[in-house]
Amino acid sequence: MELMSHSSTFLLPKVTSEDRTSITYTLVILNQSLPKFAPLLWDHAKLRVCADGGANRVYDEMSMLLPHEDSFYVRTRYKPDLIIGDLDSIRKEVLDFYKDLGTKINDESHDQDTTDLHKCVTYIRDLTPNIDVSTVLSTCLLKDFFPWWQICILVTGALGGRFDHEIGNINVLCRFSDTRIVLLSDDSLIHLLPRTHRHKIYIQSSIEGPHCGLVPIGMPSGSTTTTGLQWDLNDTEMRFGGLISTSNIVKEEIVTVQSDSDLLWTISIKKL
Ligand SMILES: Nc1ncnc2c1ncn2[C@@H]1O[C@H](COP(=O)(O)OP(=O)(O)OP(=O)(O)O)[C@@H](O)[C@H]1O
Ligand SMILES: Cc1ncc(C[n+]2csc(CCO)c2C)c(N)n1
Repeated sequence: MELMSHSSTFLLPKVTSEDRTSITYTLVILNQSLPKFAPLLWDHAKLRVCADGGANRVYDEMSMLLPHEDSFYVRTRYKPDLIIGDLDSIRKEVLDFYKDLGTKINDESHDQDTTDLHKCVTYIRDLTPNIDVSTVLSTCLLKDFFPWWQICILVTGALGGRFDHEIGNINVLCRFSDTRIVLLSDDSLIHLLPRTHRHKIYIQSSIEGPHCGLVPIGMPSGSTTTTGLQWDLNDTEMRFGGLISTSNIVKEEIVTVQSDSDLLWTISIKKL
């Protein structure tokens, strides 16, 4: 079984330029307060997408996160590449402002069966050329340490709000389980650990942990085995209504996970 590596290096305030080249992601901004690290994520993203009302948040809140910079300059500098959604939450002045600056607008109001985040992920996946994953991996000697060449989508404002939206956001992880998607809030991050791989999670202890959780999603897990946690699982069964691993604690720099079902991995983000 192939190994999949995970690391939250995108949240590190200072990383070397060499590290940066290995971090390639698209940023999606949802319609909730911007996290304090939004400018950092924005600056290093390859593509910046707002889901409908997420554009209001960039327009209204980015300058508050950059109090030493001129607010009009911040507004024009932090211009989304793309706004996607049913456009029922973005304000007209915000839509017109970004349209005039050249932002591409995708009105998908005809689709009332998928969420704005779902629409964003579909669009981003369709943009990305279909790279032959196995060829790239087999020619990459450092594949264990440079996993971020793969397409990765970081999503801000995904957690800690309306519960139907939160569950809808988690459902997007399951719907697109072959795409690396990380849901973020100021307090925690969540991503999927697909059952098709064994997983090595490099803990960035300066910015994340120690609280963490492993939760089966969609179906029970007959067997999960971990290392690096205070309460490791050893061929353990997990199911909703039975045991799930919440309030666990990271104990080592590397956590490994192997399971017969897709699991959600969640870890706390430290208040700096
Ligand atoms: N309170 C929230 N908690 C978590 N995610 C949210 C929340 N509000 C919005 N989102 C996310 O941001 C996206 C865009 O938000 P927006 O408010 O524009 O959506 P919407 O489809 O108009 O919502 P509504 O269900 O209120 O009509 C949503 O699809 C959802 O993924
Ligand atoms: C069974 C069912 N439940 C809810 C909705 C409503 N809905 C789901 S996603 C979406 C778009 C939000 O921007 C809306 C309105 C539906 N269509 N089907």
